[in-house]
Amino acid sequence: MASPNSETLERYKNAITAASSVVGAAMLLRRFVADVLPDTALGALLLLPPASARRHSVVIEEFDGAFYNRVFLAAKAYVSTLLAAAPVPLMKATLPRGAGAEQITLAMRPGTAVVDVFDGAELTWRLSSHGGRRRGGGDDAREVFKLSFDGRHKDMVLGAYLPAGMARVAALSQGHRQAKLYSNEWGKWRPVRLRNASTFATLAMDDALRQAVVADLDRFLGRKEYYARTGRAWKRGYFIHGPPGTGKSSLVAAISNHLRFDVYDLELGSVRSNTELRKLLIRMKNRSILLIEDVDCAAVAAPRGGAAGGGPDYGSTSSMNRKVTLSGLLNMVDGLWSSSGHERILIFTTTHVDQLDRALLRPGRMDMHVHMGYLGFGAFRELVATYHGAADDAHPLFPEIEALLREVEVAPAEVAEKLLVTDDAGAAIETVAKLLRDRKAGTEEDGGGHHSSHWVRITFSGLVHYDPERDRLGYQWMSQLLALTIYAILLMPGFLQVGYYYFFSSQVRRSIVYGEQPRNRLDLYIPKDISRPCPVVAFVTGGAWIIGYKAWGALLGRRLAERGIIVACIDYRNFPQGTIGDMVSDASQGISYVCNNIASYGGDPNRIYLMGQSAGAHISACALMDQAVKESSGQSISWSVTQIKTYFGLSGGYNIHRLVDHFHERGLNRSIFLSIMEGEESLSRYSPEIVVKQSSSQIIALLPLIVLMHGTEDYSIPSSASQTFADVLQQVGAQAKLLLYEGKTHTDIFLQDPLRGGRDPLVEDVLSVIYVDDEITQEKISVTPAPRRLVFEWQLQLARRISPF
Ligand SMILES: Nc1ncnc2c1ncn2[C@@H]1O[C@H](COP(=O)(O)OP(=O)(O)OP(=O)(O)O)[C@@H](O)[C@H]1O
Repeated sequence: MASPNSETLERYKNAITAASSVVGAAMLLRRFVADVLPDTALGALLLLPPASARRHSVVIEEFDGAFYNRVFLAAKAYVSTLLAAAPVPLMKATLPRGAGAEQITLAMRPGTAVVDVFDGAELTWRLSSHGGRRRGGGDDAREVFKLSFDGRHKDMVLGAYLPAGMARVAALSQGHRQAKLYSNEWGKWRPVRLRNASTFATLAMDDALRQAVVADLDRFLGRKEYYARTGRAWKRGYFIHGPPGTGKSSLVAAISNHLRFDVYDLELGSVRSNTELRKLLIRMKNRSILLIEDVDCAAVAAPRGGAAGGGPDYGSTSSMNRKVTLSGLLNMVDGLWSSSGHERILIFTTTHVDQLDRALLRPGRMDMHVHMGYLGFGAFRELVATYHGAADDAHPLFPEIEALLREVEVAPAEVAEKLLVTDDAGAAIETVAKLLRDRKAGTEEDGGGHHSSHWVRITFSGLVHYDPERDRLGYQWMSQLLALTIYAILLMPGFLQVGYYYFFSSQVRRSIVYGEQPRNRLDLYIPKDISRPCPVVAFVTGGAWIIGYKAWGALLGRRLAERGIIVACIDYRNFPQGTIGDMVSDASQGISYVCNNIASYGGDPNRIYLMGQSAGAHISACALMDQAVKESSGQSISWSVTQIKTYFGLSGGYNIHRLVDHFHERGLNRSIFLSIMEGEESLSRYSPEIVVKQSSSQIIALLPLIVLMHGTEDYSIPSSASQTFADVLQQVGAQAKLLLYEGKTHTDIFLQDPLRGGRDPLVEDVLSVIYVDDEITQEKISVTPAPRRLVFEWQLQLARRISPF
């Protein structure tokens, strides 16, 4: 007999078996129905509404695992665009951090819904919230969007509605986003307010070139897969070159505005070390542009043993002898960007392709080279259209302008300036035609003074322009002015004695007129004994091209006159009265006066030496090279380079390209310095080092012995400037000698040493050159009592420390 327990078990088994049979049968039936009967027939059989007519939903959760669900974010952004016009009773308003009030966005509250209509279909977005505040603090609330719609529209929703919504959100976010401009300051990226609104539509350039650049940019953006597959850094390099004012910076802005990429404008001169550079590069966001303008002038300090090569480093003292080339920078960029970051663009711009490290121009280094040239007629028409609306094809001046543009070189910036002058298109076009005619005839409004006034204008407009460094430079100027005042007070006893000599000594002949310009004057320091014709030094004083004055040569004039040498201190126009061209022309005229008239003052016209200090060394070297070029080409000249026995350059700079950043760092604003030098395009012309490199052997053969003298602790113009110039001179076969004064600063060799009295190394070296063949005079000088001290040692020491030079 079965026990009650076994009965129960039996009943349980039977139930399970029956249930399994029912389930199995149901499954079989389902399978059969599904296989044999179509969906609609089944629905009809069961009296259900057709599947397509039922409500379907897509659930979009806020998080996908630990990460934000990008579809949710897009949905949220999309829904917010529906809210303003929707009858939703409760909404919340949000403002993205740092955005302006115009960017207030509306958002749904959980538990509310909004209806959208697309292609005649109604779609409901409902927001709900799950989870909430956790006990131990924190919040795990998660929001969910449910998009529901009639099942008949399923294909349309998935195939058209959702993609269109996503695209709209992407377009909106791009549209809202203002590309930012950053510049580096003290090792950090700082946003800059100044923005260039240029776009490819407003940029006048060759149409084929414009299309090529845009296509290249778009291809770059769409090649994520390609870069990932090939393992290359997702970056692209553009090298933009062309004369000033042709739109290089505007092209960068157009690229940035096209891609909506931020621009990081890297000022290499302000980068203090390789580590700082690396940090700056790492801190750039994705989808951004690294811009290095004027790469021909760029130099940056790097740690000892860092990337090698490159031009001399004119950075701070602590960075002496530390260099990184642009190729080094490129290597760093390659290394960092291939391991982190993507969608990065690197842009170099320059006006001087010839000044560049060849390695940079090697194919493959920069992906695309873009030349921005002078204005052509097509681009001119575009400019007219930009500034005055669609251009009238039949404007009567167009044929003439088209012909003129084929003959004269004019930068788009110049024409843009003219077009802006008036709202009257006809009058503006007439102004442009006049500019072109004048240029062709060589009779532009400001004639010879064109450069000066043009650059002065730019300088003053540059001064009122927003400049993120202005505060720092302003502070630097103030502190340097204070230092200069204290420096002058400390050395005042010496200056007063020299001043007394200058004004009251019968050995000084002041302000002899040598030309027609206002500052065409020179002072003569004449030795007591002129019974025999004396050697002559034509001296051009320093003063940063701004504060040069002939009297600054009084101490040197006195010292040399005491040793039998006539010194002629040549004054010249300073900035802004004149620019470098005027200064060089004045100096040359002064030298000419000396060469042609010095015999009447007791000088020996066969023993003329040229000397310049600091800016004066630069100006006189330019005058010398200019004259040599003229002389070798057979032009008529008023003095001959061969009349100069030796050129002495004291603490000078001879490659201006390398000094722009250095001076800017030391407080001589770049725009002012460029104005003094008549703009970037003139830097090579006024860099004797470059002129020498480009000179023929006939020109070099004309040059006298060149003696370059420099203190090794000169921070105003580092001694490497003389060193490099000496090297270049020697390489081209000129006679050059470099004399370095260990531990001496910019003013030590010229001011403090002579004020100290006793032996003066610089004067001794000059004398040894001038009297090299004159043993009797050398003998005489050796027994002449050394000059007496003019200032106490403590004052000199203190002045040296405080010196702003
Ligand atoms: N190709 C151009 N199309 C339209 N405007 C231009 C063009 N080139 C210059 N401009 C106008 O001239 C101004 C100065 O041009 P931009 O600074 O871009 O020239 P640049 O070549 O970078 O000059 P620089 O070498 O002196 O820095 C621009 O703000 C713009 O108004």
